[in-house]
Amino acid sequence: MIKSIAILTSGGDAPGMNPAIRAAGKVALSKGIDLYGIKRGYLGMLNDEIFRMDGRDLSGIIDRGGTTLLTARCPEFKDPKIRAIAAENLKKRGIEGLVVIGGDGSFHGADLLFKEHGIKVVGIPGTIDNDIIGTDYTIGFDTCLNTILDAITKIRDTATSHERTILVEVMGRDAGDLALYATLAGGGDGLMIPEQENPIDVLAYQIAQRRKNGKLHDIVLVAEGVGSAIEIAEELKKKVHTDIRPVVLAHIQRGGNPSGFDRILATKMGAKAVEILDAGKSGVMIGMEGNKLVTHPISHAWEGERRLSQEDYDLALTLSK
Ligand SMILES: Nc1ncnc2c1ncn2[C@@H]1O[C@H](COP(=O)(O)OP(=O)(O)O)[C@@H](O)[C@H]1O
Ligand SMILES: O=P(O)(O)OC[C@H]1O[C@](O)(COP(=O)(O)O)[C@@H](O)[C@@H]1O
Ligand SMILES: [Mg+2]
Repeated sequence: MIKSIAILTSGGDAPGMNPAIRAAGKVALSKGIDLYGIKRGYLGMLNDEIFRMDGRDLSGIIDRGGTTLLTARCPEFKDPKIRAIAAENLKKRGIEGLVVIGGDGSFHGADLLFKEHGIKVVGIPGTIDNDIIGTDYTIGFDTCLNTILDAITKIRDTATSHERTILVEVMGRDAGDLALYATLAGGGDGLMIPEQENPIDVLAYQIAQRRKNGKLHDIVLVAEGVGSAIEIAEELKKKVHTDIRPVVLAHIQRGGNPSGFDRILATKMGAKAVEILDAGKSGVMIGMEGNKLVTHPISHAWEGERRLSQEDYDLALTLSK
């Protein structure tokens, strides 16, 4: 049995981080494990912003977006000397286990803490990007997708009224998941994702064909990994004669109350993380694959091969005509 654990959130915040903190924390307290919170991710670990948590820190947060533990990016954490200082801040309090809720970058940091300093780490995938290998979904992706869909519904009203082409840029770093699934679920009329070639002439042709078929507006999803919708709009203006507007959804996509799906995912993963540590295991990430909780070595998150479904992409293109 593990005596003492800490929880941190790191990298971009994602809706659902709070229910993950809550579930991990409550399970730890129910097992009599000493519970600590670390503020601002690895930055707070380095600056010794570590505090004892109790039930009051965990109540009233299940439906709140963002992260009550605060988050940060801490580039210095790539330096082994900095990691040694941070690890010492855990050790001096007798903290043996660490639950890291974050994305692929945060998992790199966790892997190094485990290998270099023997900290027992478990990674919970929390990022809107859905860019982690070893889980079908990351916490925050579903809520973010729904936020994008709300935006598309509003954008469509004005796009149809003015008979315009609107390029909607969505987040995702190097992953096209948000753009692809927003196209499928939002009835997008065009799609650009980094996993595919995106010749502007093909988009121009598609728009021209749509006009021939009597479609008088277009909503095109552009994943940020492809480039700026503002710049793409300028290029497109040289090729088609429709009235074009770029919309960058930006950080609005990261906010909002977590969806039911994200809360369940976060709750199951949070609880599982503490079960794993309590069973003496570590150096793993949790995933949900085929509706089952799974664990992988933490480096699986970036070492495996990650592919978007070609079938889903083809379907999105077929339906966008
Ligand atoms: N290669 C690495 N080695 C050590 N720590 C890292 C590494 N990559 C990222 N991190 C830590 O994880 C933090 C979050 O990473 P980032 O990529 O910004 O977000 P995310 O975890 O959501 O993918 C970084 O600010 C840094 O502190
Ligand atoms: O909020 P910032 O620092 O501008 O970062 C924006 C980036 O963070 C994200 O929202 C989330 O990425 P991470 O989960 O990797 O931190 C990306 O989609 C986006 O590219
Ligand atoms: Mg990331």
